[in-house]
This record gives sequence, C-alpha cells and structure tokens, in this order.
Amino acid sequence: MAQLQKFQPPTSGDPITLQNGKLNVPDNPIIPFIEGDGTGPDIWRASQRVFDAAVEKAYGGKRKIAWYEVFAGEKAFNQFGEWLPADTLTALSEYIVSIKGPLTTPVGGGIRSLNVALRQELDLYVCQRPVRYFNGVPSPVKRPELIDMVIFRENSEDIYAGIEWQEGSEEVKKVISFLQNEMGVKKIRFPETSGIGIKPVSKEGTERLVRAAIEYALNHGRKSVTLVHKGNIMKFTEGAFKNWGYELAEREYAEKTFTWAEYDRIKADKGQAEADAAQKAAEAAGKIIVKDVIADAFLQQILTRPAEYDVIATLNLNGDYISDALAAQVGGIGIAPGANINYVTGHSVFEATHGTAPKYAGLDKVNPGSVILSGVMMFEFMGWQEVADNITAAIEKAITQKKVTYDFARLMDGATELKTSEFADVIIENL
Ligand SMILES: NC(=O)C1=CN([C@@H]2O[C@H](COP(=O)(O)OP(=O)(O)OC[C@H]3O[C@@H](n4cnc5c(N)ncnc54)[C@H](OP(=O)(O)O)[C@@H]3O)[C@@H](O)[C@H]2O)C=CC1
Ligand SMILES: O=C(O)CCC(=O)C(=O)O
Ligand SMILES: [Mg+2]
Repeated sequence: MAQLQKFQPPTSGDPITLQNGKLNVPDNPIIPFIEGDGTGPDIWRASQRVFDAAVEKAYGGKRKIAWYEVFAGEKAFNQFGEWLPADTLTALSEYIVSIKGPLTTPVGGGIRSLNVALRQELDLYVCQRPVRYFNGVPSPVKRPELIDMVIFRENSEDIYAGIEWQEGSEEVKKVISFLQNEMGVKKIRFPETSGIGIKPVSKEGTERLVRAAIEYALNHGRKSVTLVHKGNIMKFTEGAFKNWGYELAEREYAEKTFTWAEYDRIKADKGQAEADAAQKAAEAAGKIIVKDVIADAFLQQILTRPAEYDVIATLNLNGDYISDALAAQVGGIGIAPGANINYVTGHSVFEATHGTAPKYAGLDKVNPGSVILSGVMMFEFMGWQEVADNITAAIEKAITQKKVTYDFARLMDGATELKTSEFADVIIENL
C-alpha cells in the first residue's frame, strides 16, 4: 500500500483485491467513501446506516464493512486546502470499490468537475445507470412500468474531456487562427467572440464501452443494445461511435448478436422480407439485437415507446441528459442510482445520478434513495446479493406504505412526508 500523507485507512478491515480479473472481497472489506457537498452529508449519514443494518441483517456479524472516509470537494478544501487530495485518488485506486455523495461544480468558471476528474483519473470508462420503476412511485407518464433500461454512458471522453478555451483568451485566438489558416475552416460564425471546445471520441473508447454494454446484455438476459448518437450531424465523432459499435458487435459477438447494420446489408441484397426474417430468426435464437437511434428521436421515443429500449450505449453528454430524462419518468433523480466502473481493473465509484441540491443542504429533507440504490449496485458488484435484495425490497415496501421524502410526498395522495433520516429508519425497519 502506498504511503498516505493526510488521512489514514481504518485499523481494522481488509482491502478488496482483484485476482485473475475477479474481485476478491473479504468479510470485512475496507470501503472508502466521500460524503459529498450540499445535501451529501444528510444523504450519506442515512445511507450508511441502511448499509450497515442490511449487512448485519444478512450476515449476522459475520461480515461488516470497514468504512474509510476520504475527502473531496468543500470538506477537503476546508480541511486540507485542496479540492481533490492525492491521498483520495490513492485510496480509491488501492481499495478498488468505493462510494460517494454528490460534489459541487461551479458553472462557467472556477474548478472543473471533481466528479469528472475522479472518472478520468481512475479511468472509470463506464457510467452505468439503471432506470426501472418501483411500484407506487409517482410518475408523469401513463405506463412507467414499461421503463426498464440500463444506460451505459461513455465516461472518459467526448466534450466532457474539458478541452476548451475561453472567449477572448490568447489560447482561443491561437486555436481559431490555426483552424482558419491551417485547416481551411471558414464556418466559425463569430471568430472574434467565440469560445472553443473540443470533442474527442475514439475507436478504443467506443469499443470498450459498447463491449461492456453487450456483455451486460448477455449476462442479464437482455434483448437489445441501442447505440444512441447524433451521428447525422457529428459524423466523425457520434457517427463513428455508431459505426465502431456495430463493427465491434459483428467482430467480437458474431454468434451472439444481430445488428441493424447486418439487417441493412441483407435488405440491400435480398429485400426487406429477408431482412425481417433474419432479425426474427436472431430474436428467436436469443441473440442480442444491436440497433441504433438518433438522440433527439430517442428522447421522444422513451416517452412514447419505452418498451422498445433495453440496454443503452451512448456518448458522455448524451448519457448525462438521457439519465436525468429517464429518471424523471420513473420518479425523479431522487431515486436514480449509478456507478462509474472500469470493467477491466474492477475500479468502481458508486454514486447517485443527482447533484448536491444545495438549496436543501442541512435540512434533512431530500431523498437518500439514489445513494442507497447506488449502494445496492455496489453490493451486487461485490457479490453480496442478499444485502442488495434486502435493501431493494425494504425501499419498495416503504414506497408501498407511502412513507416517503418530500419529492414523492408532493406527488402522492395520502403520503406521509418523512425527513431523510426518517426515511432511512423506515427502510431499516423494513429490512
Ligand atoms: N455526480 C455528481 O456529483 C453531480 C454533481 N452535480 C452538481 O450538483 C450541483 C447542483 O446541480 P443541479 O443542476 O442543481 O442538480 P441537482 O441534481 O443537485 O438538483 C436539481 C433538482 O433535482 C432534485 N433533486 C436532486 N437531488 C435530489 C434528492 N436527493 N432528492 C430529491 N430531489 C432531488 C431537486 O428538485 P426539486 O427542487 O424540484 O425538488 C433539485 O432541486 C452542481 O454543482 C452540479 O455540478 C450535478 C449532477 C451530478
Ligand atoms: O460533475 C458534475 O458536476 C455534473 C456531472 C453530472 O451531471 C453527471 O455525472 O450526471
Ligand atoms: Mg448529470
């Protein structure tokens, strides 16, 4: 273990390790956590109580998590004068599996996103966000139960890479001059007053993301993987994402998938009836259908025909928008979980889809469901399935009992509005 300077791991507990590509989880795993900014402390306190109670309930003391607080964001800055101390990155890297609350990112200036920095530094290339309906949750759509998707959002490139130059800076003048004078670009409408951002999208980045999505679909009995892109406009980034995704499916999963690229080739060669028959045969054989849709059409189809979508593979920014939009359809980001994962090294940081909701900070008010369900994903990842199942059932029961936080209570008839901590109490009672 590397020497840490600012904060030390707990004296009890053992690290999770990776052996032959598989996680080796001891009975007392050390799991680092970042409490988070804004509503983070309220949510974390509630979540940790639920996690500890669920582990105790499932294993009666045989297993127990050794929590290890590590620091990022405002708490780190206040204590150590740094937003993201090196010790935090070292701990997250060495202990492999971790969980965090939301961290603030200022808009239009100031520090760049610490959330994005963590994903980049640890190369957590998949942002995995499952979206499903819990019975009784208030929803703005008529058939929310039809929504059962798992978003695989590329997490290491796209315009999230943060390569951009501010309007008026010397750097942006250089970039614009290079584009105009050396690349023959004539389409910058207002060159004197433009900021410029760069959107890197690679074949390697696309392939590892789409591979993870297909593997997930195969291992979880899913029917399709949809590549969501805006490739008609951004041809060499989002269009290439689509092409590389299809090529990867056909090259690495020829026996297990049927792609719409194949469908188009059969249609061009032999006509539509043959292509339809080929897809039907593939479906009957249990193959994963790999298809694609343009992002704007996708956003309307998830409202009108959500049952047609299953596993989603998409680029970083699309995935950010899509995950909040889909979460809204099944009750909002208050219960939308997520995980940032490197499926090769096992490194993973579990975190909610939502942000710090600063106006509710310290009020013991918001829904801790997103972090708790992110914990459920973490327990599944660790192989502690009993804990995951117990927590999920306990949350479902709390919702059925109409004992919920403000975000659900305001949309449910006859609900009892609970504080963050009280909602955790009900979940624990229901375990
Ligand atoms: N991974 C991360 O750490 C993320 C961090 N952020 C950061 O968070 C900060 C605030 O971002 P903002 O755009 O306001 O988005 P937020 O997700 O923080 O909040 C937007 C709205 O979502 C609802 N909401 C959020 N969390 C909960 C919850 N736990 N329970 C119930 N409702 C909730 C609230 O809606 P209402 O008021 O209608 O009830 C809230 O006002 C920014 O600095 C942003 O960069 C944003 C996203 C992810
Ligand atoms: O890092 C941030 O502040 C926002 C990130 C975000 O919105 C997300 O990951 O969904
Ligand atoms: Mg987001």
